[in-house]
Amino acid sequence: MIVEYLRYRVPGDRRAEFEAAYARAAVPLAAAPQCVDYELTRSTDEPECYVLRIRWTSAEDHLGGFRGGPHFKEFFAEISPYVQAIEEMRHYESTGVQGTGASVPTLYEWAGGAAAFDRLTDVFYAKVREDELVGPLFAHMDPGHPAHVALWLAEVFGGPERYSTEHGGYSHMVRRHLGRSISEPQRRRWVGLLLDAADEVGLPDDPEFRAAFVGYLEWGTRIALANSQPDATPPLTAPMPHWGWGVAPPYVAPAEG
Ligand code: HEM
Repeated sequence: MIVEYLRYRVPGDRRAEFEAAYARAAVPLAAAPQCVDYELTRSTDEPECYVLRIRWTSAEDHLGGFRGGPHFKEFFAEISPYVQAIEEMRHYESTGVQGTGASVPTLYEWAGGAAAFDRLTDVFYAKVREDELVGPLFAHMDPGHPAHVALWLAEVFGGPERYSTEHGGYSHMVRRHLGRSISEPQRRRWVGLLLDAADEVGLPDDPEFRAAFVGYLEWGTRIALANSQPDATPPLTAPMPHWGWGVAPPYVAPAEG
């Protein structure tokens, strides 16, 4: 992935026409498979100044695939009258210094932090132990297991990195599933019991939180099932997954008035 920045300086009498041209150019741009996303912004301090940010799958895809492809002609026809107004046009790569701010709470915070995940896994594994379908898989479970899985879930949902630093991280978790031959009915029951436990301990039940929570459980349990099959040879090291809100962050009603 590469980011292209184009800086324009467009005189006041051409601004409306410039923005309209870009709105039209955005149609072929959005249709190009090399384009990840784009945004045209206008300076609030100097409204003549615009920055267009386009993320491309790669610089080669931009310069070769897009410029040589079927969408470029239509795109360029719209914006070519403004080529003289370009002050900068460069590709940039990430330095790795990046992140998100705290404007949206993490799923971990929204759920209620470490205590909420501890309550969840305590209740969950009490159910698991009693369950005729999944119980036998956990017959020799370490007494610390519920607390460990609470730390895992907390970390995945944006909490402290304690499973990674104190309990062996991703590779330990993967190894614990190897050879367990988890069946699809057992996977489903595991998810069902965890959702029952979530209700019982009062995890937030707003649609956005539950959609994200279930999304992770579906993803994670399907991987656990695949990794547990007798012939599975999953990678034993991989980055810790981090789960966010996806397309539906918590809804905040606009202030009245
Ligand atoms: C999102 C899905 C899942 C997550 C996040 C998860 C997480 C974990 C973690 C972190 C461990 C290691 C705990 C430790 O460090 O002590 C573990 C072990 C284990 N998991 Fe999972 N797991 C998932 C799905 C499943 C499913 C679907 C099953 C079976 C139905 C399962 C069965 C087991 C078993 C049997 C162990 C070993 C228990 C023991 O210590 O004897 N897991 N899991």
